[in-house]
Amino acid sequence: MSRVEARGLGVVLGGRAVLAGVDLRADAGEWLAVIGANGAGKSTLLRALAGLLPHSGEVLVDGTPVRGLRPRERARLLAYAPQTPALPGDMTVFDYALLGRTPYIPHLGRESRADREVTGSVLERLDLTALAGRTLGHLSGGERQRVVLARALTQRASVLLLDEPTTALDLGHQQQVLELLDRLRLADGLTVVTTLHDLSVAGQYADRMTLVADGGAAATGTPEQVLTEELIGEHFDARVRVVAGTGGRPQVHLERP
Ligand SMILES: Nc1ncnc2c1ncn2[C@@H]1O[C@H](COP(=O)(O)OP(=O)(O)OP(=O)(O)O)[C@@H](O)[C@H]1O
Repeated sequence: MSRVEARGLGVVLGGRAVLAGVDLRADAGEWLAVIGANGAGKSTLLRALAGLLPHSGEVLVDGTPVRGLRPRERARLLAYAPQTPALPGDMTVFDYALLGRTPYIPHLGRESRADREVTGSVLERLDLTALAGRTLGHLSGGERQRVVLARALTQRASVLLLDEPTTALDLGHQQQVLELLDRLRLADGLTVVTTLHDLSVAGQYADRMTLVADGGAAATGTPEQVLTEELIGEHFDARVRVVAGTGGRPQVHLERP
């Protein structure tokens, strides 16, 4: 169980401050959805949290700055799945997912039977067992996306940072992946931070949401507090109607102007 926090996070890309002074927190076992318009800086925020981008400010896990940790130690705490990773086309699904075990394999050592078992069970949970021997170059977009998620899950980190984990998935697989994440969160206490474009889906699964706009966290709170017609209208430049859905969670519908 781990809490992840950003304090005063700033990122400069191409000479421009994409993020400045961002504060953000996901408590242990919580699901935080990062939302915002195209180009707002959601992916940048996740990559900075994962330690993949130079940044100012601090990222802390359970109060400890991750800056001082070695990459292997950091990888055991934080697993990151990018939106559109470059994948080695000739590597098999199993071997790619097994890469998530790297932080546990001794230097110059080989993976253990336990590492292969973890990998096998993650593939099974993501409906990928039948594809284990296939090479990545021969997969559909949705299959590739589930393989990237599999690699993040085999890492067995306590914090999952997932950039748009469901964009390429059909409805059934979207639900399967989101439900699996929710079960892992509840059963194993994983902390989930994910960007999600579908605001209604984000509102159904997230405990809390952070709306990124103008380089900062423009709003943070429960889905009911963040998914309002006013905030969405202002920050997405969209006209929407928000209604209470299952369990009172907000459903966002586009309205024709
Ligand atoms: N390497 C880079 N150099 C310069 N600018 C960059 C670089 N990478 C991203 N940007 C810019 O930073 C801003 C934030 O990009 P980011 O990918 O984080 O947005 P996002 O909120 O994830 O967008 P989307 O919803 O479209 O995926 C954008 O304006 C983008 O053009």
